[in-house]
Amino acid sequence: MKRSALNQICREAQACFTRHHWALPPSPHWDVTDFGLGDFDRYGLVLVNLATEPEYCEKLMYARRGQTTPCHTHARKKEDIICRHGELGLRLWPARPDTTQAQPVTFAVPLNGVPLSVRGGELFPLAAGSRVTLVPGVWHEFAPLSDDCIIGEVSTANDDQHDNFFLNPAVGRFPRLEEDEPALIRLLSES
Ligand SMILES: O=C(CO)[C@@H](O)[C@H](O)CO
Repeated sequence: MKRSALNQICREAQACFTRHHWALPPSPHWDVTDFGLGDFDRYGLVLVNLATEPEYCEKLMYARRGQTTPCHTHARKKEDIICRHGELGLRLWPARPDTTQAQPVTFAVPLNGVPLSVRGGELFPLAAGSRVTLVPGVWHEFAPLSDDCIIGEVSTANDDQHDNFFLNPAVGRFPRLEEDEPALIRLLSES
């Protein structure tokens, strides 16, 4: 990713958070990624780590229509994905999507704390205010169904270095940066 693009994305995310009255903490912990695929408009996510404690983590995320967070799972992290503004489309699988165990007709996923039957891989729209609870081992990908989306994440301990398992082996969790203008912010991955 070019530094100029990264600067612009952070301005855009910040403006969207402000429009929707989400105040960021002083010195926000930015984590912007193109998942190493070099096509931020198709595979991109802006994350701000609001709280990173040994026992729990909270993030605020921003994505535009057309931007997918590629299919992945976590071995240890249990997370709630919360739609804070807009509408979020998720696809969920009970096991790795390219295995037969991922193809059962339905499996149960808590929606706002109430178990819901979900078909593996089916588009699952999440309205603003709603949350899904993903236990370790549930594979998931998501993308806004609205022009933009603010997404919350509340989870157990977060370890982005070691606890992200992507289906596509070409995915890298952090972007490669090309310096073409001064940095507006420093990413967590740069510290
Ligand atoms: O877990 C999620 C989204 O499901 C994020 O917190 C990760 O950082 C994505 O890699």
